[in-house]
Amino acid sequence: MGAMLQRMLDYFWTTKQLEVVLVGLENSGKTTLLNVLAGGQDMETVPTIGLNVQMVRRGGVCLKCWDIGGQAEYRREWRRYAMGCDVIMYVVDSAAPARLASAKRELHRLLEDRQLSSTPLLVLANKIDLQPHVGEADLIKELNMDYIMDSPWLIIPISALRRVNIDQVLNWLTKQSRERS
Ligand SMILES: Nc1nc2c(ncn2[C@@H]2O[C@H](COP(=O)(O)OP(=O)(O)OP(=O)(O)O)[C@@H](O)[C@H]2O)c(=O)[nH]1
Ligand SMILES: [Mg+2]
Repeated sequence: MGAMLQRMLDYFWTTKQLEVVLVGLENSGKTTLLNVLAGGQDMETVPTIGLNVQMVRRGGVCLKCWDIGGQAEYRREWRRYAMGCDVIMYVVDSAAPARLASAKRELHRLLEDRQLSSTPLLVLANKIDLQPHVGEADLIKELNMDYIMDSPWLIIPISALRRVNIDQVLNWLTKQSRERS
């Protein structure tokens, strides 16, 4: 068998799929981020109705991403999808400080579920290309992150639209994927 083919087979057999749920308030940038992670071209998004699922294979990780609508009527569904996932990505619009109280409430409501309280959590402080935006230290306070005791969490400031710090997001996902396999 050709070495190339062997490598491809090894890759498919050994790469575990990581299931990722993308949640956060509407307009925070979840679908935009997913398009960027998937290596897509710039595209305009529309508010997600229900959900959107996409497979992403990049840099040695294979992700199955569940992108759930953030409008109020979909939020009660977050938990159901998060339950089956290996990691939670919580997207926040860091340029909309007036929405942070709701973002905090919904995040903590989600994590109340004991089954989710140890799932690794990546908070993405999106839209840092806009000024002003809330910095990381203030976000930790505004979202009450210090109250999250069980889940390992991390905040990464990003701009999905301008593709800032997306490599850090992929690195974190790759690390989670290795720890699970
Ligand atoms: N300036 C700026 N705008 C962004 C960024 N990311 C997303 N947006 C814009 O924010 C708006 C909402 O983005 P979406 O990705 O549709 O938001 P969503 O979280 O999927 O929203 P729902 O599907 O309704 O939950 C769009 O107009 C995006 O172009 C960013 O990093 N910077
Ligand atoms: Mg969306």
